[in-house]
Amino acid sequence: MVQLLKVHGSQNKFFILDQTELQTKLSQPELVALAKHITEPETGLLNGADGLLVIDKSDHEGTLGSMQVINTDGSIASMCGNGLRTVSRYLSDKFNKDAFKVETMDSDLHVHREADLADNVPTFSVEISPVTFAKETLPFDNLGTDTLINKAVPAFAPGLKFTAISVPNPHLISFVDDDTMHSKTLGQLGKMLNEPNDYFPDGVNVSFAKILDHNTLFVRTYERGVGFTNACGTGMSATSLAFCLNHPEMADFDELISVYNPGGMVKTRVHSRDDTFSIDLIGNATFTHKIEIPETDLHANDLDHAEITETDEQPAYLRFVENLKNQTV
Ligand SMILES: N[C@H](CCC[C@H](N)C(=O)O)C(=O)O
Repeated sequence: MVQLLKVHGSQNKFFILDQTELQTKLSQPELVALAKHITEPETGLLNGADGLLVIDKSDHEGTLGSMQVINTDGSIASMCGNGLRTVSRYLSDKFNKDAFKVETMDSDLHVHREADLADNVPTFSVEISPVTFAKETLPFDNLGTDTLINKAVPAFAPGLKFTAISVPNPHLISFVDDDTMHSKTLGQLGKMLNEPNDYFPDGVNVSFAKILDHNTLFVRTYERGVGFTNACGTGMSATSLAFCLNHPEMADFDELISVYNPGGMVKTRVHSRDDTFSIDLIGNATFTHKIEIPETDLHANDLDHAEITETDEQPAYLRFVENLKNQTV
């Protein structure tokens, strides 16, 4: 039997599979097939999820493992901020270390355990980097510019200004008012830019942000390869950087920024050294279910014999969210 986990970061939900626990690792096609199946709301497990996080060993200096991110549509992403917090907790528990690095597609990222955000809400801080604005890194094209920073793009949405940042997965961000936040614009734009289009050939995660107060945001994201999620860690991190750059009177580098989202709240801290940026993403790493499956079934992408055990962490997380509402009222 192999144990998988169902986890979430700010209710951005994932399954975690640790390849080092298998007699025979799943091949890449088996991983992609499993990711597309297990995350399906109807035919998957536990009403599905937003992706599959695959842990494997890493021989890089200072790392305890590697993370691969597979979206619900089977596409591979270079990073996942909410997911990295849950992978970090898994590795921290497994190897009994509280500060280490995790190998990701682009780079090895520093992670460490933080004090719990609330009772029984385990909390981690993860490094989000590298950060670039160059169009080649997203990539984007046909926008008449090499970097898109706080610029109008009528073709996307009249009257809105956009910022494009890769961290290193691609993000398109706009600061909007309440009406726009709750309109169909985000879904329409997210859908348009993740189907074949003239601007983002590899697609893009699209976030709308509302400034609530000094160093305080609400962010909603339409994710590439997934659609709307409760939160997008790299999206909230990239948006925090855009907040500091585009609205310096409302946001401070090197200070904690509270980022509320439909799934709860995380904190970010944006660093600017010389002309390079990085972001600390701090938030919950909740394990909601343990799942036991025969290894042969995993290779066969057969979930029918999964044995599921729920943990006691989701009620604790929901109490944390409830208290947020009381605080921000
Ligand atoms: N959909 C993203 C990957 C997951 C990122 C998100 N879940 C996060 O927490 O950063 C992409 O294709 O770039």
